Amino acid sequence: MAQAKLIDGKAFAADLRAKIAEDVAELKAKHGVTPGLAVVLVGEDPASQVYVRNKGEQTEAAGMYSETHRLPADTSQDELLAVVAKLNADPKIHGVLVQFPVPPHISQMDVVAALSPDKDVDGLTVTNAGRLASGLPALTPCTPLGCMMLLKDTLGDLSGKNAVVIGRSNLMGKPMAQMLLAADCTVTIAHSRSKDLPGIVRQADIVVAAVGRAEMVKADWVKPGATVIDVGITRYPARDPAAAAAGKTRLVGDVAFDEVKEVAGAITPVPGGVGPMTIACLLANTLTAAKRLSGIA
Ligand SMILES: Nc1nc2c(c(=O)[nH]1)N[C@@H](CN(C=O)c1ccc(C(=O)N[C@@H](CCC(=O)O)C(=O)O)cc1)CN2
Repeated sequence: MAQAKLIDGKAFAADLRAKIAEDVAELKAKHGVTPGLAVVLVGEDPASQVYVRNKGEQTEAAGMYSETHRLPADTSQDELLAVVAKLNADPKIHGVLVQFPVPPHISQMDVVAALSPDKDVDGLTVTNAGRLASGLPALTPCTPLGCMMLLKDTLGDLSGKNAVVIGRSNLMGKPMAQMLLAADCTVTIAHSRSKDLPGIVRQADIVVAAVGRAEMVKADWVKPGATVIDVGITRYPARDPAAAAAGKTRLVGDVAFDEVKEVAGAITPVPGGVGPMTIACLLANTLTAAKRLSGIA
């Protein structure tokens, strides 16, 4: 069998950001509205620092207004919630995002509950999760939104496909399953406690791996020709000892890419697959929130 088609999330995300920038320019010119995104980072997690910096840079590159609030790791939950409350009330800001993970003394659930659903560009509030589950217009989590765009671009109509989502987080697995269901897939949510995970995954026309275990999905788990979307990102020291000593890392997904690409019909790489779609979809959500808050669309 031929090798899988490589799904180029990096290129897709670049096209999406360019389209968003055009829409932002039009929104400014026609309505005088500049979408504004505020990102809040608590602590110094190295990966989060990179993601937050990239969010700020890509927000500005799209012509939007960007604010980044970097708070020390010992910020109390009340102090963080006060920052969120201020951003909820700020008319320049249409999207508010608190970068995860937050330090262990802060409850992620309480942070999400403090977000205004209208500015919840992560799509995590119960209002937006409930709207998604009910088939109503919602702000939806960025990574599954990006996965859906890649799937529709690769496969076209998803109706009737068997989709297996591995992972059940609020940020990824659950909304992914809802989006696939809304696209008329037959959806199974599997997780680390599922019995016969390989057998479940082998039924799938679409596999979305978001379980956070490096290279867990093997070639003999995958039906020949299936489309495989890899959401996992595990960071290991670089293979080259000198590079590793200099702190360089390599990224590995939840799918054993080298073997699965021999079986799958299409597959996302890590890096360069789903990851870049996350920030592009954050910009898309910020634009949507700005339009809705301004009464346009
Ligand atoms: N509040 C949120 N926190 C987190 C989210 C989120 O959606 N909302 N998702 C992840 C991290 N994340 C965005 O925040 C993110 C992850 C990965 C990428 C990305 O571009 N990955 C690249 C590799 C980049 C690298 O070298 O590290 C790729 O896969 O090609 C962007 C954003 C957790 N927290």
